[in-house]
Amino acid sequence: MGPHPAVAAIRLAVRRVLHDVLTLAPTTSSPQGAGEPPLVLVACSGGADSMALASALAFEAPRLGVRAGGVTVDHGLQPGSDLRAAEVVSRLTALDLDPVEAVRVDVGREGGPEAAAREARYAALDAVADRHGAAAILLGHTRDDQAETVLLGLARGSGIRSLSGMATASGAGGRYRRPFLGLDRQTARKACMVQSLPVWDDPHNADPAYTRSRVRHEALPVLEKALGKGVVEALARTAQLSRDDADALDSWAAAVEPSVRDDSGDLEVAKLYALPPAVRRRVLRRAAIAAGSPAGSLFARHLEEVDRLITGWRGQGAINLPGRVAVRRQGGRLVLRQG
Ligand SMILES: Nc1ncnc2c1ncn2[C@@H]1O[C@H](COP(=O)(O)OP(=O)(O)OP(=O)(O)O)[C@@H](O)[C@H]1O
Repeated sequence: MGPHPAVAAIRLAVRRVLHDVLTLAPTTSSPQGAGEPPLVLVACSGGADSMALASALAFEAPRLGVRAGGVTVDHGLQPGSDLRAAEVVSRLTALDLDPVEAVRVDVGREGGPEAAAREARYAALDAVADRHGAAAILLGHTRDDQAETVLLGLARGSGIRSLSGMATASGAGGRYRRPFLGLDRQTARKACMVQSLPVWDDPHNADPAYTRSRVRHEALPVLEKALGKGVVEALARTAQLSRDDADALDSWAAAVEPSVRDDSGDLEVAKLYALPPAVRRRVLRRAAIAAGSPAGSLFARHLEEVDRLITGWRGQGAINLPGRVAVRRQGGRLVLRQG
């Protein structure tokens, strides 16, 4: 008898990603373990999604000649979090993953509690991956997480890039992989249950103080009730379609940007005016970043205001963007300067 369908599904999802990793990096090229088979790490919170992921990695990796390890991040936000991290380490070790480690991080405050924890977590995961020369780090985000991300993006009102949710591969060189993005959370839970894997439910996931938790426990159930069960799948599909559209528009903008600049690098208003708004705003965004605006602080409302220098010109003064970048219209030119 084969494995339970849920177990078969999580293994298949991981196998696909491992094949991909092996194609890109058949052996380890970094100094740590050079020439050895690639190392793939699972980022594990101890929750059901990432425990299912760890079990599937532990099963598939040796069959494909891949080394498999695990890492858990202790955010230090709750009393006893160090004990829990140690428990996760022993659960990952019991799955025969090696190396396995817990990393303690200090979570700052910038951008709110969720963003600060995420920032600290990814920095720690990057450091562990670098230290071990890992080819990939697997994350347990599911289709349900993707649907939540799309809904959060929709509510921000900042365009299709934020509707495109999480990528299957992201980070430096695409090192972060999300094998479960096409699987529902229920499948991961079920896979843990039938394999008798102990899982830990993060109280933050149910804490209504967190926006994502409210989306998960309040907003999505209401949407499902009103629109039907398929809404999660539809939101996840929206992510993929939006990502493709956003990628296409980004490359369009990258291709036309040089042609709207004059000899001194300023932007020509007439040429910008002729572009479709979606492309024009992307060109403006690229120009702002090139002038020194940090990408993460540049929002849709900033670009709309700059856009009005082109489409709603009534002699406005300079527009100030994050990173002390000022944009002014001078004659038929937009001039961006940091100062
Ligand atoms: N403390 C942590 N240590 C290591 N990896 C983590 C940690 N927290 C989250 N991750 C990784 O990020 C993914 C998404 O985490 P998040 O908390 O957003 O989702 P989740 O649905 O609660 O996942 P899980 O059920 O695995 O906890 C996890 O599946 C895991 O791969």
